[in-house]
Amino acid sequence: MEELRQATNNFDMDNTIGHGSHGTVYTGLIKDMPVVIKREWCSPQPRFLDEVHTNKKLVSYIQHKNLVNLLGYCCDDENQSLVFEYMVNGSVRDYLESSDLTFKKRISIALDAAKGLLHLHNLDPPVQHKRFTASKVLLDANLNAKVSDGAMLGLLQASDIHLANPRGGSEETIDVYSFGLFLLELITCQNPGLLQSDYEVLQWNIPAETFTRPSFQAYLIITSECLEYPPINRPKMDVVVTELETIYLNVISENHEVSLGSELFNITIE
Ligand SMILES: Nc1ncnc2c1ncn2[C@@H]1O[C@H](COP(=O)(O)OP(=O)(O)OP(=O)(O)O)[C@@H](O)[C@H]1O
Repeated sequence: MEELRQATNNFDMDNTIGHGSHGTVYTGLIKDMPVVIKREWCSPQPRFLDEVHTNKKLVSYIQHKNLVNLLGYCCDDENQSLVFEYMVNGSVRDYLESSDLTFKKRISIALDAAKGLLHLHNLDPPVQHKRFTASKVLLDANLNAKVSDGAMLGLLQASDIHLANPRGGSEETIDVYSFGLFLLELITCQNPGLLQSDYEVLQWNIPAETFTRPSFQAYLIITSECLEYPPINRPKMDVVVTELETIYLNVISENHEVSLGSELFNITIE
């Protein structure tokens, strides 16, 4: 705990980078490495901490390049502090507010996030995220995306501490539905949770020159499949990953054609 106090200047407000429903998020340096410390993520859960402590293998099992990895934990009488890798560009939700991303970059973010969720679903036993949103997808310096809280939830579920299911429905399909909402937010830059009615018209918000109709249509199709009712009709995350990979490859080849076209055009003008 002393190390965390030093890293955050005794949990100084100046070191705060965010607030979640479970507590405050601080940044700090531990052994010269930038980290994020979530304090009071939930009240201390001895079974969870036992699990982390006794089952180091489980911790590495849950790690993945598209999950924000848990680096450490600390618990005192009143608080629980969890240490994570620092994702310098923050959450996709915040990032979308301030930046124009190309369609290709958005697909690559979607693909990274889908792979993070798929890793959780492929664990044995499978782990459901259940609270997946654009604020749970974080971006590193190169805009690679990682799903946050996944490793945490994996450990909680492994230690048999079950979280409430906020949306109802069958567990396997809740993450897929949430992922569909995330895909919608990625192109509209609007938080679907804040829409006033089911019929509110959404407008996408992508630089027009960065996408073509077929790829965009394919994106809308996989989005609507993720949001299907009844839930049993939704695709599994491995299908979503494959679809997004195909769209990504198509976007790369479309970009190539566009640049080839503009080169030919330049030659004609000369
Ligand atoms: N590892 C991290 N690296 C960088 N920023 C982070 C990291 N973890 C969290 N944050 C920032 O802190 C904010 C709060 O995160 P947190 O996960 O506690 O809450 P939330 O996802 O916003 O909401 P809730 O957990 O209440 O549903 C995030 O939106 C993000 O901006």
